[in-house]
Amino acid sequence: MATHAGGLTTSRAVRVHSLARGFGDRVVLDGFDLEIGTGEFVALLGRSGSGKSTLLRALAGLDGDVTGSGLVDVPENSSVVFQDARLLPWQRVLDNVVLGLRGPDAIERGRAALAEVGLAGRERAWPNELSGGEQQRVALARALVSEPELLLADEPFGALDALTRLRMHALLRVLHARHRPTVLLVTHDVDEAITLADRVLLLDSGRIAVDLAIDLPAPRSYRQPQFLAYRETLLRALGVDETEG
Ligand SMILES: Nc1ncnc2c1ncn2[C@@H]1O[C@H](COP(=O)(O)OP(=O)(O)OP(=O)(O)O)[C@@H](O)[C@H]1O
Repeated sequence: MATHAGGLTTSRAVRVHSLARGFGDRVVLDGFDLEIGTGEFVALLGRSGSGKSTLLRALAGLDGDVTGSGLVDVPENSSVVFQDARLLPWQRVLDNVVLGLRGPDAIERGRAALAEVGLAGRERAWPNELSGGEQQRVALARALVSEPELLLADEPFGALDALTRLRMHALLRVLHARHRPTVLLVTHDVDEAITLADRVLLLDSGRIAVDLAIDLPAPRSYRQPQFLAYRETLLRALGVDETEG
């Protein structure tokens, strides 16, 4: 049960304690701890190979054959979205969304979820009749139709063009404000992290090297001086020098 103290949510949606993950001799995570509050929107940055996807898969219970130990406590009702929409090509859009949903109102809920992501009227389309961005909207509708307590997203906008990505940012912010799922978003994009998240984590050498609360009024924009300050902090921690040509 969520408890509130002075306006702060003190309940935890995610608790990871002393997590270890590796592939053969390669240790990716060791003694890793993380807590995420209920309803919090967390972005996870890190260099390529730093272990972001490994962590996300551990939370999603999709570890496969990695070796590991430790405590992973997440809500049972969790959804995952990936960089590719992973729709079933032989199922129409609405059927993709309601797949796995039970109850007499499944179709109705599927239609509502599609309307929320801006795809009302496309229920009977086949996935290959949709653009990449539209397919990713379907993936979001499928993830959110079960009203998950936790949404895990691994580079969900990584394959989209810049304009579509901005539209998806706006959509995800609206959906988060409306449904308040806890979100862990893995991204390479520092601006995406600052635009969307309440809190940005930077994973480096198997530990959280930066844990940055983002306190910016909406609409967030790189025109805000504080936005640029956050960007500089994160880029520096990632070892990127913006003055290099
Ligand atoms: N199936 C696998 N077998 C062996 N090593 C793996 C496997 N999957 C990942 N690794 C290694 O584990 C480390 C972490 O990988 P992971 O995919 O979690 O990183 P990442 O931060 O998500 O990277 P990227 O940003 O490039 O997606 C990397 O060194 C990678 O080479």
